[in-house]
Amino acid sequence: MSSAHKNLSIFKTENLPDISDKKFVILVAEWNEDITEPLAQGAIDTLLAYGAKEANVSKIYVPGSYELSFGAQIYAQKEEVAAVIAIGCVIQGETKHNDYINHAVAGGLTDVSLKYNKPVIFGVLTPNTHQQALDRAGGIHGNKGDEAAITAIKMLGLK
Ligand SMILES: Nc1c(NC[C@H](O)[C@H](O)[C@H](O)CO)[nH]c(=O)[nH]c1=O
Ligand SMILES: CC(=O)[C@@H](O)COP(=O)(O)O
Repeated sequence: MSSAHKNLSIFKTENLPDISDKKFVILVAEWNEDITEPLAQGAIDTLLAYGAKEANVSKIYVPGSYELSFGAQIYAQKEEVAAVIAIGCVIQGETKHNDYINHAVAGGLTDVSLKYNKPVIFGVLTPNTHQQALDRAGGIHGNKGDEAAITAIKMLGLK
């Protein structure tokens, strides 16, 4: 099912865990900041809406989405961090550069999550166009940041 048929900001919220004492790190790629900022804000707003304390939600910038994996490793290894949410937007250009970034980040974030046994959420948009990104950063298809945050909460409940 593509995002075109699923609003990223509509999800089931039954049986969510108490996250009032959980610390979250939101890693935000600076590239395409007109997209990543609303994604990050959506993630923060969702965490707060479901019980996280503002003082327990940290927003950390990295240069680009490729750096999200190393940024995740830095923070995921901290015992006090419950989950890391990686926010980015990699827009297809004229070359295959976006493919290399996307595959590297998806694999890198997964590796970090498994290595440190905690949720590291892939909140990275990989659109073909800027409009597709806008549509998924608070537009007609909702906000991928909302989805990433609720995913982090649900995965903490799984643990
Ligand atoms: N083109 C995009 C990039 N490119 C930069 C890379 O992420 C990385 O910072 C660089 O290759 C140096 O390691 N990053 C994005 O997040 N989005 C893009 O569209
Ligand atoms: C994903 C990117 O790095 C991209 O913006 C670069 O564009 P191009 O493939 O045209 O060099």
